[in-house]
Amino acid sequence: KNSNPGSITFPSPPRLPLIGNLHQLGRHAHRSLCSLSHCYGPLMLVHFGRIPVLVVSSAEMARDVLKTHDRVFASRPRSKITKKLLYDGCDVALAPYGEYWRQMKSVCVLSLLSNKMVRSFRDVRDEEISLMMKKIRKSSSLRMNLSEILMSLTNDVICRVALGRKYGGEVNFKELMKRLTRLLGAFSVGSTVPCLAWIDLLLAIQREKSVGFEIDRLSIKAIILVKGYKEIKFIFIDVLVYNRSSCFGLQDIFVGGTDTSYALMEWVMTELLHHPECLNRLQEEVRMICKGKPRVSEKDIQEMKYLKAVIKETMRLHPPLPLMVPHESTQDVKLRGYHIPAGTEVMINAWAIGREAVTWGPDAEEFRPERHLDSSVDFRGQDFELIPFGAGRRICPAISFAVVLNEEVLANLVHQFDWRLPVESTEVRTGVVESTGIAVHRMFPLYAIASTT
Ligand code: HEM
Repeated sequence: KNSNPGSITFPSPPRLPLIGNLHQLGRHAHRSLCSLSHCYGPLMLVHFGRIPVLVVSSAEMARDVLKTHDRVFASRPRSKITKKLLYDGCDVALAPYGEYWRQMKSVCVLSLLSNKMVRSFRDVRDEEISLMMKKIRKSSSLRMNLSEILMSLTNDVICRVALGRKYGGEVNFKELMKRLTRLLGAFSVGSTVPCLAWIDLLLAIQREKSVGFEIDRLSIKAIILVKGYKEIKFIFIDVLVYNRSSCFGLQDIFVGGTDTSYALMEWVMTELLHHPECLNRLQEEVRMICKGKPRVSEKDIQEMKYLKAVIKETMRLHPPLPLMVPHESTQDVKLRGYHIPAGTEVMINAWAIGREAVTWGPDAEEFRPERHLDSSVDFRGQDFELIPFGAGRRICPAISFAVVLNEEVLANLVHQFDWRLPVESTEVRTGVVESTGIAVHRMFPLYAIASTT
């Protein structure tokens, strides 16, 4: 344990000069950090370049950070990328803890995300879901890109409630989101090493293989990062000027809202298509409750226990933001006997926590919605074993917004259609590759076949 109050001496994997542990992050940082935590424990210190980052990988430690010391860890680290891309934290999600963040979050909740506002958007959801169902009906019995359909729906709903109208051709939000979240997921590496010359250094190391390990992913990400951000910022400016609105919170709504909600829908359908027995059970429930009705109503959904269990189980295995949004300590604090100085960056691995065998049992890796039917564990920030939306002061303010939309989409999809994977699909056998970026969805689109019942 640490006797020097000025530094942190947590269990920590050995690091390299300059890049620290960056080379160990691989394509999917949440997975690599989870594996490292099996050797170094649920509270370990890694170095992203020169920046020490405390990684939390168990429900117990997450409780310490997000509940016991919630106020201390309620700030966000600043990085060059977020400074340039996201207006130096003048949004909600990346604003440092303080009065500005408090005010902005409450504006965001009152004007868009409260239960009352979520209810008031019912017509928008209904209209957009009806349009989606029409689109699916037109392609029924054919192989369709379900990812694309779900992405468009989420985009359209969010654009309509946040900007007042849909965006068609003039701004390609899909492409924008993909690139922006990829950039944000680049771990702020540009700012973790003293100057950007490190990219050249990494490329040289990669070319020459001079240090006995391979660096592929990070250097590529870093290059995308440097090239991409200007263009994306201009598109944001276009949208903002067009709407004559302030920049506050809009980035959160698009970055935080669209990609996460869409990722969740895509993972739900992926898991159900891989587990036809769960899909059948869900369909039986939905069709029994909505017998004879053309559409599923919000009231019907309240009775759908299995549907809620399916969504919970999907968020346990595939939290759309597996490493949440980084936190930062605002003052010195003692955690489990270790001294943590003010200004320490903290990452909470919600993905690893959702798969902890001590909590979830030996079948923690399996998709089994039934496990939630008799359990009171919920994702609203009280149960630290399931924190896809975070917990404490920085918890996602859009839980109702996201969950209501997801529940309605899912209920309608299985109410009106039978679903299967195309015969040529091999993904059940080979597994699904995850995308890279802050929000993790499928790397390749989900193709499925719908047939009318
Ligand atoms: C399934 C969908 C979603 C998931 C899984 C999700 C997850 C999260 C997570 C993990 C955080 C960080 C919590 C922390 O740092 O402790 C967060 C923050 C945030 N989310 Fe969400 N989110 C979702 C949808 C949305 C939507 C639809 C919006 C807006 C329309 C939104 C707006 C925000 C904002 C503004 C924050 C920052 C809160 C703060 O820093 O105080 N999220 N979300």
